[in-house]
Amino acid sequence: MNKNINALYQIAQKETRSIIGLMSGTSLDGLDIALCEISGSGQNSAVKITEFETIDYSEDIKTEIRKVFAKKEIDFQHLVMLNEWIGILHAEMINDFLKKRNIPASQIDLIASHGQTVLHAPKFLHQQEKFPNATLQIGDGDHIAVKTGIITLSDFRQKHIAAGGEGAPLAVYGDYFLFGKKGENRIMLNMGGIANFTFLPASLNSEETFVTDTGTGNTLIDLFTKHYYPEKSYDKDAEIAKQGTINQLLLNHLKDDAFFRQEFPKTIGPELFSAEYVKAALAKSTPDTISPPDLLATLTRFSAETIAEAIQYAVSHSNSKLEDFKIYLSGGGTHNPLLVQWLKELLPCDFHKTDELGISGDAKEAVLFAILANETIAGDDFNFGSHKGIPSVTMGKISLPQ
Ligand SMILES: Nc1ncnc2c1ncn2[C@@H]1O[C@H](COP(=O)(O)OP(=O)(O)OP(=O)(O)O)[C@@H](O)[C@H]1O
Ligand SMILES: CC(=O)N[C@H]1[C@@H]2OC[C@@H](O2)[C@@H](O)[C@@H]1O[C@H](C)C(=O)O
Repeated sequence: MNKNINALYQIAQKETRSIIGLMSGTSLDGLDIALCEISGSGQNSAVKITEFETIDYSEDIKTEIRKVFAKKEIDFQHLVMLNEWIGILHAEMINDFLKKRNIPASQIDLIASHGQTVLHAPKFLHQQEKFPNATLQIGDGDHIAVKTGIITLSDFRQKHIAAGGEGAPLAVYGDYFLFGKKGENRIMLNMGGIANFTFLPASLNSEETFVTDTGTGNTLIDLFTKHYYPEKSYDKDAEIAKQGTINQLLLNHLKDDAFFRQEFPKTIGPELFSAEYVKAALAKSTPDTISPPDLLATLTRFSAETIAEAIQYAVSHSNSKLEDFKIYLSGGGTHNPLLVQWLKELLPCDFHKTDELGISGDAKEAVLFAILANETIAGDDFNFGSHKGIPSVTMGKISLPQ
């Protein structure tokens, strides 16, 4: 037997697996690295995060990714080179992460790498009948496996599409396994560049469970903060938005898009929620100019209202009312006090953070990929029924170090 296959066979039978989960999201802020000890699988999974770090992307990395990020037309050679380069950089970041902590690579069973999303084009966005839902994450897993010497699973989203999904959101698998609680209606709301939530009904009926993106989370806030204040990469603690006033007319135009009228589940990215999207809404408004603080207040409100309305809609189709739901927040948007304050005003739910459930909100998405890898290597069959958007498949391609 090939020794790597034998190693995988042994890993699958261990009681506890050490898995490094990696996530670099649409905010392009850096690589989240979560070292997890995972025992069991499926609904019997238990996770302990033993180490976590976000390694910031340098300006050079951000600039190179932005050349292709969410763009329709790009330099193709640049994308091909980037695919290799990001894989190498992520591998080096893991090696540094382990070295800093004196953890030998031999102690790690698996790496689960999301890669860097460069384009997400569900059918709703590309509107080309003969083409399927499409998404692309770069940073090839082979580089990570060879450079770290650790078996690596990567490129999780393609199988999801192959089995009928849009390639996202994958959060539902981790949320259902780790946070589903019988007798408690829970909404796991992640506010990253894009916001999404998993609806976990008290029945824990997998047919009623679903996950959807709601639209922009921090993407537009970040974009226009950088535009008007080049020295800042985001509106820290909503300091700028707090000084502004919501422009109701602009807000109405921002909310007037077919995406918000689409049924759940749906996914989206910065391909739609771009500078052009905001400029088009502004052009329809009078006056068609706005001060930066007013724009940031309006964009923050746009995120808050579209998240709240998606949750109100989901709950209105259940047997329960908003007051019966606990909302668990995660993702960078949790640190935006204005966004959270408005959500609390709009939704009479009971607000918490995933940290209270033992998983830090900043690490949650990296942990998700560790959970998905754990399922692929050691999980039993699981069944989300026939529910659209949650295919019952394992995900991730396996790269062997030798
Ligand atoms: N103190 C803060 N005040 C306001 N916003 C903050 C603060 N801290 C983080 N953020 C926001 O969180 C963002 C990073 O969020 P996160 O790391 O969850 O995004 P991501 O993982 O890249 O996104 P996605 O989940 O869409 O892939 C920052 O770009 C910023 O907008
Ligand atoms: C294509 C892609 O990278 N989508 C991300 C993005 O960031 C948030 C939201 O949009 C979500 O749908 C997804 O990531 C998380 C980890 C998910 O799949 O659940």
